[in-house]
Amino acid sequence: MDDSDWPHGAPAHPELLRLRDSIDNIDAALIHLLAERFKCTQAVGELKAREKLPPADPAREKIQVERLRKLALTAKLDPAFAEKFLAFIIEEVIHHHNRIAKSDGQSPR
Ligand SMILES: O=C(O)C(=O)C[C@]1(C(=O)O)C=C[C@@H](O)C=C1
Repeated sequence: MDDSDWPHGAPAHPELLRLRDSIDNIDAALIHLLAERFKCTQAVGELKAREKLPPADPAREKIQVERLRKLALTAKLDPAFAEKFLAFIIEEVIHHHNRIAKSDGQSPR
């Protein structure tokens, strides 16, 4: 069986629909949480640009990784995944910090 067996999607199983409702709510929460996090890091980027501080702080990142790996273990989440997820977000934040530092240190909006 492959995707061509269900060109309009697989028939809806009630349990699958219920679980997908929760997945959609969780995905929405993640988006809102990420948006709030990026609002904070935007302000951090502006502060760092103003104060001529370096965009990345590897010592702070090390503390964050250790903390999140412990939290992941407690939550029965793969700590390697938690670390990769944090690294993915921080990479984007540093990209934003660099962009702010190259501008006048204010929000691009
Ligand atoms: O805390 C900082 O200094 C930040 O710039 C924020 C942040 C983060 O996204 O958590 C991003 C880059 C740094 O390397 C460390 C942490």
